[in-house]
Amino acid sequence: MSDGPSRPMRIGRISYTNAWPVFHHFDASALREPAEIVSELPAALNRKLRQGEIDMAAISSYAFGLSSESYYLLPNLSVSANGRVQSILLFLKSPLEQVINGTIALTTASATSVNLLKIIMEKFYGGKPTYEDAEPSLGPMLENADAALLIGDHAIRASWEQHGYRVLDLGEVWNVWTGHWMTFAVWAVRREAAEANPEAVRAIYDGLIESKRRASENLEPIVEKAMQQIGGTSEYWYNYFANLCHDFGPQQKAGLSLYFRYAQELGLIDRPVELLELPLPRVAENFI
Ligand SMILES: C=C(O[C@@H]1C=C(C(=O)O)C=C[C@H]1O)C(=O)O
Repeated sequence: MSDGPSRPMRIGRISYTNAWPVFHHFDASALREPAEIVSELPAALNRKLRQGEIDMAAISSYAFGLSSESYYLLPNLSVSANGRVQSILLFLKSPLEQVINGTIALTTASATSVNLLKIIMEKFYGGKPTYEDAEPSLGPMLENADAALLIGDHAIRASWEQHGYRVLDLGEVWNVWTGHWMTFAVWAVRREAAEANPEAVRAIYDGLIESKRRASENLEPIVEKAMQQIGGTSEYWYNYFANLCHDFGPQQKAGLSLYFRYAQELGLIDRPVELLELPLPRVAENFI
């Protein structure tokens, strides 16, 4: 038996609803080894995992690409979509022809979608906009910009406003241009944490997979919680979660690899990214 980690494992949880199915039924207090949940917007989790303040987390896929040599991916977990995602939205105040060489306000909560937007604007549309970081709030963002990028629940709430702007769903644009899935978030563990505490990491991983399985069997408690905390109708949320995929199989990997290739071509990432997964010893039941 191991002596356990010297401090509780710290697990980063994306506070947006898109990640709820993987966390809703995950109970850190039920684990044998102590663990703590840190709930934040993606950009904060990206930074905390990079700095070792937390050990494993759901992070922006782009942040995995930046530090892939320090992390393992947790197998078969992601936030992906094959087309429309409904929460990665570009709100256009000006016509698209003007936006592609105009000014775009970017939410500071994101990393994947900010770089996806650059791929779309520069590689697909042949533009070269100016980008400005901004707090995720539609009205102020559009005061001095031609368009504004929002993600997660900020995008969902803004999509419900009577704003009158044309809206591009970046999951859909990516899919139309490439035919591929897009993976916005992945689950990663710092390699040193995986090597120091393999049993604790495995137990947490199993708990996350079990949460995903239970959520896929019955979305109702998650939909109820989303209606209470964010608003909207049950139809909206069932449809939202139906468009999201939390697996990370060959199709999602192919889409993400293409994203990293384009990001490298544009100088947004400086080397090829290997999607290296946490090695999981086969469990005994497989051999019975
Ligand atoms: C689908 C989404 O995926 C996400 C997008 C992220 C990003 O752009 O960096 C990070 C994590 C996820 O929250 C979303 O936010 O709506």
